[in-house]
Parts: sequence; structure tokens; C-alpha cells
Amino acid sequence: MDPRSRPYRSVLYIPGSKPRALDKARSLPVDAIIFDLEDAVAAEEKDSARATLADALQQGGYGARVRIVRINGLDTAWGRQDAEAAAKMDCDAILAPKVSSPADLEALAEITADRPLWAMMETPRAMLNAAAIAAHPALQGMVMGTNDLAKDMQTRFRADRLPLLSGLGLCLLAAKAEGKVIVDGVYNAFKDDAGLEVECRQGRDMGFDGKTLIHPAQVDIANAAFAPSEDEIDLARRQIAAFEAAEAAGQGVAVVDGRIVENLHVVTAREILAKADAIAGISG
Ligand SMILES: CC(C)(COP(=O)(O)OP(=O)(O)OC[C@H]1O[C@@H](n2cnc3c(N)ncnc32)[C@H](O)[C@@H]1OP(=O)(O)O)[C@@H](O)C(=O)NCCC(=O)NCCSC(=O)C[C@H](O)C(=O)O
Ligand SMILES: [Mg+2]
Repeated sequence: MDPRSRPYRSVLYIPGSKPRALDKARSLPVDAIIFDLEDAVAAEEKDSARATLADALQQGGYGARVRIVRINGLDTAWGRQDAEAAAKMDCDAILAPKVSSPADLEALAEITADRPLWAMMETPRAMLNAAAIAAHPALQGMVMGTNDLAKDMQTRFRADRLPLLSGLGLCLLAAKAEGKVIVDGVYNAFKDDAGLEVECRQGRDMGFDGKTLIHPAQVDIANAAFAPSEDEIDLARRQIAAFEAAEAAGQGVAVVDGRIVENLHVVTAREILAKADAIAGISG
């Protein structure tokens, strides 16, 4: 299946070291899960987390949720063992942290062979190399790592994310140019629903496929923000009908709600309906 035809509205990080959270995720309405061996796992738990995670994935029960395993970097004490173990796990993709160039993906692919790869985009160099990273043939998707990016850029937190926008934009352009999935970074204040909603809306407006999350309480907000709204679905249907009627009458342009509708708008309208169908398919 084309990875871009699946919804990625909500992508929840779960520490690979926490059996209770690993179990809870089996019943959460998330589109994808990042099973984390990196930052969410303490150094002394790295080895046991690898085994705990392999067991949980082998037990299964994650349904249609896309299962992505985030390993430690190959430049750490745990990276190589993580990569070898992840290549054997029952998962859909392996996520490499702090990717800065296609060479990082190449080094991982030598260990993980034909497993699909995702890249954490979270260093200033990754922003500058985004196009080359997105073009790597093994790469399926990008995840913005806005915490690490903010750290490396020495930015201050701003609700409008102004300091991060150039990096977010570069990665979006790169992913879209290569037809790869791209999901936005996390919102750390997991009890601040209003702030999360604002950031989800910004991410959706910018073109992200969804948002990475750290807590189950964030899931419904992301699912709603990244799904087509009833109004968008209704407009898409009316645009398609109006354009087909215009075409049948020998015209190349229709007008709906006072705005022109051309072939390119119909492409967008069909994508909206396809996404709504895909969401209904996994929710129903
Ligand atoms: C943030 C947390 C530490 C909060 O944990 P906790 O205090 O246990 O929360 P609750 O008591 O409210 O939990 C209620 C129940 O929900 C389960 N739970 C909590 N978090 C998750 C989760 N992420 N996935 C699944 N289930 C979860 C608890 O087990 C409770 O269940 P139950 O007892 O059965 O009711 C915690 O949420 C947490 O650890 N979150 C993940 C943090 C994480 O993954 N961080 C790393 C990723 S972020 C990052 O690195 C981004 C990037 O690299 C960058 O640079 O930006
Ligand atoms: Mg990070």
C-alpha cells in the first residue's frame, strides 16, 4: 500500500520500557505509534526496553496502527544493537534519530536491509540537507523533532513557533517534492488542550500529515485537526459535481460559492474525499 494513502493524523510516542503504556496503545484511536528506544528510555533501561518492545510487538494487537520503532543513533552505545533488533521486530518501519544527511540513512540501511526507514528531522544540518534526505530511496516519512531543533538553534518557546518556521518549511517542501509522509513535532505541555489545538491547526494549515504526540489525552485533538472537516467534505463534493457539470457543458472552469474551480482544485477535492474515506475505513 502507498504509505501516503494512510492517515497519519495522530502519531503517539510510547516509551519502549513501559509495558503498561505499550498495552494501553492497543486500544487508543491513533493512526500510528512510535515505539521509542531513544529519548523516552533511561540509559539503564536501554537493553531491557529493547526486549520488552520486541515482546510487545510479537504479541501484536496493534491493529491497523502503523508501527514505527525509533532506535538510538548509530553513534551511541546502543544504536547498532537497536538497529539489528528492530530489523527483526514485527514493525512497519524504523525511525532514525538526528539524521543529518543521506549518509546516516545509508549506514542504517546497511544493517536493516530492505526495511522502510523514517528520519527524525531535528538538527540544523538536517534542515539544510532536507531535500537530499527526502530523496533517499528507503525513506518513507519524516518526523519533525522540534525539541532538539529548538535546543540546537538556541531558540525561545513561542506559541507561533516563529523561530522554527524556516526549518519546518524546508522539511515540508522536501517531503512534498518526494511524495513522502511528514508529521509535525510534539507539543510538550500535554495538559494544555487549547495550546495543542492551536499548534495542530498551524501544522495542518502548513501541510503536515499529522502530529506526533506524547500522551493519550492529546489524541482526539490531533485526530480532529488533521481530518477533513464536514464543511471541507461538503465543499469537495460540490466542487467535483460542479466541475463535472461544467466539463459536460464544454467548459473548463466552474464556480462554487463565488470561487473558481479548475481541474487542480478537483484534484485537491478528490484527495480530501480519499482521506475522509481512509479515516472512515480505519475507524469503522
Ligand atoms: C509524559 C508522561 C511521562 C506522563 O506519564 P504519566 O504521568 O504516567 O501520565 P498519566 O498518569 O496521565 O497516564 C495515564 C495513562 O496513560 C498511559 N500513558 C501515558 N503516556 C502514554 C503514552 N505516551 N502512550 C501510551 N500510554 C500512555 C499511562 O500508562 C496511564 O495508563 P493507565 O495507568 O493504564 O491508565 C508520559 O505520557 C510519557 O512518558 N510520554 C511519552 C514521552 C516520550 O515518549 N518522550 C519522547 C518522545 S518526544 C521526543 O523525543 C520528540 C523529538 O525527538 C524532539 O526532539 O522533539
Ligand atoms: Mg529529539
